[in-house]
Amino acid sequence: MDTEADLFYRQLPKVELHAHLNGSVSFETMETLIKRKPHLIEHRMTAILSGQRRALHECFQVFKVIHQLVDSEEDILMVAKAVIQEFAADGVKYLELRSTPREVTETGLTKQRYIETIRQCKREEVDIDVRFLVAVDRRHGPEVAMDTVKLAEDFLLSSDGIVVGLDLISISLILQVGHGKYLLSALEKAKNCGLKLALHLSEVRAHGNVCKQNIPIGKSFPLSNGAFKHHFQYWYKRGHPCVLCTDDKGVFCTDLSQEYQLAASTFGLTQETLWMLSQQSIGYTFAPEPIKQRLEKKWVELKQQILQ
Ligand SMILES: CNc1ncnc2c1ncn2[C@@H]1O[C@H](COP(=O)(O)O)[C@@H](O)[C@H]1O
Ligand SMILES: [Zn+2]
Repeated sequence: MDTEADLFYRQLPKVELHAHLNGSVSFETMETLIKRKPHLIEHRMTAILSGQRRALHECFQVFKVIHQLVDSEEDILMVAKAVIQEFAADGVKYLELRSTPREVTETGLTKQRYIETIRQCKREEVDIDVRFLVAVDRRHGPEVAMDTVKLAEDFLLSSDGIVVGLDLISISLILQVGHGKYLLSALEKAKNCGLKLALHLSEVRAHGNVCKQNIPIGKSFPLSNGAFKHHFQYWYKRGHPCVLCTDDKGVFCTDLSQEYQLAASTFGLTQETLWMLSQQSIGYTFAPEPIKQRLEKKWVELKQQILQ
């Protein structure tokens, strides 16, 4: 059962700006998926999925397994609904989910249906606003990047504001070795059509443009990892806009409440400061202005009830 202190973190209204759909699949959902497709699972895989803390290199193995388990519209609908429900139960009031659209010939899944399925999965009775970022993986090359931008653009125009932007993954290598040119035309197109852009910086530290343009930094790797603790502290101490996020709550066995709790104990933050940290994140969302105002109002109302 939650102690009183735990309860505060769960009740604290939160904004999640960096969650990968497949990395957010919980252990419980994974068990359901495994029951549905037992033929896919070898002994080695169940060990990988055992729900314990993992090193970064192991996480990428886990993604491969999850991708095998989630390969149809039906699966995507199931995991997206569960992930949204879990974030809502954790006190997240606004969620930006991101995912790399995949096509799977055997199940008839197309990239378009992949995005459409996620777009549809929000249920009215859950108190959470969900937006979606279409992820582009640099490793898939320039043509896929351009096709994905086009797809995202179509959805930007037709999804009632649910698809808000583009997420660039595997970006750190580009910044380090300067191989980004071929992606520029895709990015230019995305920017021109009004898609918001999110980048994965990984361990790239103190990047000049991030500082100059005050681009918000999302802490998206669990704070229990020493390297990322250092990273968050670096930006936070400089007064740079910082947002606590989970990245992959399923794969890293965490949730956003736990990340706030860890931030509090690691950096000695008061409840008032944590409240400010979560409220400030509203300003860094890709949501339209009226939604931000609605969230601000909610934070003010809840503060009276939760923070004495
Ligand atoms: C330190 N964390 C990370 N670093 C780099 N890439 C990550 C990541 N966490 C997630 N992904 C990217 O997101 C995919 C899974 O979600 P989707 O299938 O898109 O929903 C992974 O395959 C990887 O490409
Ligand atoms: Zn990420």
